[in-house]
Amino acid sequence: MNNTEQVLLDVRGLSIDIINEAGPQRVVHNLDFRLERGRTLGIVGESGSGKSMTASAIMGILPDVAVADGEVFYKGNDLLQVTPAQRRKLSGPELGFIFQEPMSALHPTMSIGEQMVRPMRLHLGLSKSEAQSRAQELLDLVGIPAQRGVMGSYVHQLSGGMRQRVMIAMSISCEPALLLADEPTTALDATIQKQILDLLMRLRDDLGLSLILISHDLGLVAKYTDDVVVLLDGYEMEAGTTADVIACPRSGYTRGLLEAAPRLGQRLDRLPVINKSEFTKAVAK
Ligand SMILES: Nc1ncnc2c1ncn2[C@@H]1O[C@H](COP(=O)(O)OP(=O)(O)OP(=O)(O)O)[C@@H](O)[C@H]1O
Repeated sequence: MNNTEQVLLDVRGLSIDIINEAGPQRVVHNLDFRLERGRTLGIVGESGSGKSMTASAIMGILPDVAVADGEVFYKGNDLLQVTPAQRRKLSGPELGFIFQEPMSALHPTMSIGEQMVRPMRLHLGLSKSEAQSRAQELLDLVGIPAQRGVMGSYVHQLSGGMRQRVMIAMSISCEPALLLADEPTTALDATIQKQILDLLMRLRDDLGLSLILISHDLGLVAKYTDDVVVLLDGYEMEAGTTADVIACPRSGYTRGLLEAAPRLGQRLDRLPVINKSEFTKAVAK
């Protein structure tokens, strides 16, 4: 496989503006990064650095007030240019998404089984009974055996960890090539967080997924990703293999973060204040 075939997602010059009464306000500035097949890319940054906006642009779910510019090539197609119909065909079978808060992504009045069966019937053409047994297989895969009766449950009846496992099972149900997880474990306690991330890594290896992991937790990104993009106020501070960036950060901002976070696992939004404006000025183009 040559290098071009190896690249699954190629983001070039991605900028995002929020349009408000005062005019457009740029919140993401000219990002360039790539995700290679079978690898995990971390997008790390403090709160408000543009991680979710970047994820939303890739997944085609930007809020109405936001406008994206640039190119986001996925298997040769620019995701910023696809029609809504093309996007619907991609969402599920090609692109899976795990949200920070499963409550907002899961339907409140549909059973978990019904919600899981629907996309598999639509995208994979499975019969109802085939989709039902596949749904239970997927729940088994994420550590929810049939005896728990989750297929017949509703989201409000499940714990936070169980909801996130259900989201993961749903996100992989149509066998996407790329899975984007936006702060998938932020709302969970440390033990469950580790279980969920270990599960994601196992699925990545077993199913041959490529993964984007968005987090404000530098320690988590250091531990679970192959490559990393560091964002600050919508600017790309640096990008490279995670091992290189952690061992030898080129950006003073990343160095500051690492020095300020001697214990990996510390959340970036709780770190001491670093003088950020000097770094964003340096990269502003
Ligand atoms: N719906 C919206 N309307 C207007 N501005 C928004 C909206 N969503 C995000 N923003 C702004 O865009 C910028 C980037 O936000 P974004 O949510 O992408 O950051 P983030 O790094 O994901 O932070 P967090 O971890 O807190 O979600 C911020 O300045 C934020 O205030």
